[in-house]
Amino acid sequence: MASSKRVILAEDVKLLMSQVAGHTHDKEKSTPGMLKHKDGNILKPLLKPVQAKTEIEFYEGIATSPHAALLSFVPKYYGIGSITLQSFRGEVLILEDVSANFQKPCIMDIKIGRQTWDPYAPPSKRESEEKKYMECKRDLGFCIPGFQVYEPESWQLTKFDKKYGKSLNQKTIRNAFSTFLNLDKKENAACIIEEFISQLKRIFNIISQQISLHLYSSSILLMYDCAQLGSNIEPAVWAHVRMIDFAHTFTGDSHDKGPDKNYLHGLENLIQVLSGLKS
Ligand SMILES: O=P(O)(O)O[C@@H]1[C@@H](OP(=O)(O)O)[C@H](OP(=O)(O)O)[C@H](O)[C@H](OP(=O)(O)O)[C@H]1OP(=O)(O)O
Ligand SMILES: Nc1ncnc2c1ncn2[C@@H]1O[C@H](COP(=O)(O)OP(=O)(O)O)[C@@H](O)[C@H]1O
Repeated sequence: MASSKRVILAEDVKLLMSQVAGHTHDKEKSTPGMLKHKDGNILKPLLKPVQAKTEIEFYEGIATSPHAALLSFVPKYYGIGSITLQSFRGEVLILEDVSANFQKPCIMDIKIGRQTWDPYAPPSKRESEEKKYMECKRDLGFCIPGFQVYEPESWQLTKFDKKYGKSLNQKTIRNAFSTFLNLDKKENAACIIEEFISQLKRIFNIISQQISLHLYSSSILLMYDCAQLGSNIEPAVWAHVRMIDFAHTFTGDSHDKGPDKNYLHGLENLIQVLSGLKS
């Protein structure tokens, strides 16, 4: 399974301050949220055995898989670590921090797909997932569990959590993107939209050519460096799209064959919503 296992020292890590969604530090369960190692990498705690196995297999297999073309959109993978952190003792995925080069990282987590439970999920999980982000998932095929944005003049940081994401619908989603992109604050903010759309289309094309890759509850991170808004450096350098969270991903023959319609539908709508912001 894992190609390497490194012992991670508790004193070398801290909580990832730029985490915008997903499992956070939970005192009652004694589980940490996403961590940042002093070497710059991200550590993702592996909290559930089946999901851990799925995500490890995805990262370990992608380079030699038929969807290796996605590699440039996926965080680099550096193996598995083991850590004892207060009362948590377990394993972590060691990943590239995909916003590491940004001075003022604006990051939005967008969960793709109308169906966010995997086909083997128990009915209780399916029911709880169906109730969350209902309007966005039903009408758009994606939802926004969280984002953070810097204000370009003051560089004040604001975080929007899943409560805000769950309040959004097809009409108000535009406000969320407008806030995230600082559209009413910086005239040239719209140039990032083109960059995001172009990268999303590349992901769309790769996934539409796949028949054995199916992603459930996986996210797209839209990211840009607020410190570069207004600069004349090309947006490709400071606006990136990345794919994360492969805990419910199917890559082999164990699942239906055919393109991942659930994921592609969400991506298509995301591209459409972003395109609508340009007008
Ligand atoms: O672990 P929890 O209780 O925070 O639940 C997670 C959800 O948080 P919420 O219920 O909205 O507070 C979380 O929901 P969000 O999308 O973050 O709102 C996910 O559904 C997560 O499922 P998975 O890891 O994608 O399978 C959920 O994880 P599990 O259902 O796998 O536990
Ligand atoms: N490789 C990464 N680089 C930077 N930030 C990341 C990376 N992976 C995850 N994150 C941050 O952590 C959050 C949760 O990640 P995710 O893998 O979805 O965890 P979970 O399985 O708990 O939902 C993301 O919304 C993002 O803010």
